[in-house]
Amino acid sequence: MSESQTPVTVVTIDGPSGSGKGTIAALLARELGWGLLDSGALYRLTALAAMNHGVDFTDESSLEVLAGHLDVQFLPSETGEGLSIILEGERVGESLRTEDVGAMASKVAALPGVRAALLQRQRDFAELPGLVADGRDMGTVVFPGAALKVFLTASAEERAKRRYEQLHQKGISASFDRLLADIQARDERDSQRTVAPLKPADDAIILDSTRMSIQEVFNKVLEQMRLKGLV
Ligand SMILES: Nc1ncnc2c1ncn2[C@@H]1O[C@H](COP(=O)(O)OP(=O)(O)OP(=O)(O)O)[C@@H](O)[C@H]1O
Ligand SMILES: Nc1ccn([C@H]2C[C@H](O)[C@@H](COP(=O)(O)O)O2)c(=O)n1
Repeated sequence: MSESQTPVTVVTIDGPSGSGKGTIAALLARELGWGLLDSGALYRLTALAAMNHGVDFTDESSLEVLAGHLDVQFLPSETGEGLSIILEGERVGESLRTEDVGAMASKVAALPGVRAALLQRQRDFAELPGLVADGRDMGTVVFPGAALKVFLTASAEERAKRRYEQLHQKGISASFDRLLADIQARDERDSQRTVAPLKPADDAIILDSTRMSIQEVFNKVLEQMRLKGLV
């Protein structure tokens, strides 16, 4: 399946779990007034739908059908912050963002049939005036012709620390060691799978944010956009 030929400028931000992709993608989309694709949400929703329908995570053909017919809507939230996600008529809350759902998403995402079923749906997000897309294979598979590709990374320890603080701020207690082990397991599964593994595109710029603030990363990406004449 080929990438859409629409003249839409796409910026991709790929990287491992907790590297800050979602944060930077959302800030950038808001700054530019562009659309936003959180591709991980589609894999997470597929995993949730599989649980709701009692589909086994090894049953690739049923998961492929489920992913291909995912009944999901992304609507502006009532507060104006972020999006409300409606899966099969029910609003999906913070449960979508848990490490457990992330781990399940990582398992279904390793199945080629599921990835193929979600490919066009992701490409359909490319609409004028532009799109910021974050995930694992945005620059390598989904939008190989993207105008700017960023691979955002950070050490596993720093990413576990960020996740720990994120949960702490929400009043959720967690074990740092468990979070670190979960992140390492997810890195391993996402980068070792045979189809669309987590890796930088050949033409991606690599940003290690271990010692960078959110603002510094954001400025760096905008600077790259300026250098390419995209803003
Ligand atoms: N450069 C940074 N410095 C400090 N904290 C950061 C930085 N970037 C992101 N964070 C924080 O780290 C946490 C994880 O960020 P975020 O959810 O954007 O990561 P992600 O790569 O999208 O993760 P996932 O793939 O699991 O969804 C958030 O609390 C975010 O505020
Ligand atoms: N383009 C993508 C996006 C996500 N996945 C898989 C792998 C992740 O572990 C899982 C959850 O993603 P997150 O919400 O944490 O970004 O979904 C993928 O394979 N490809």
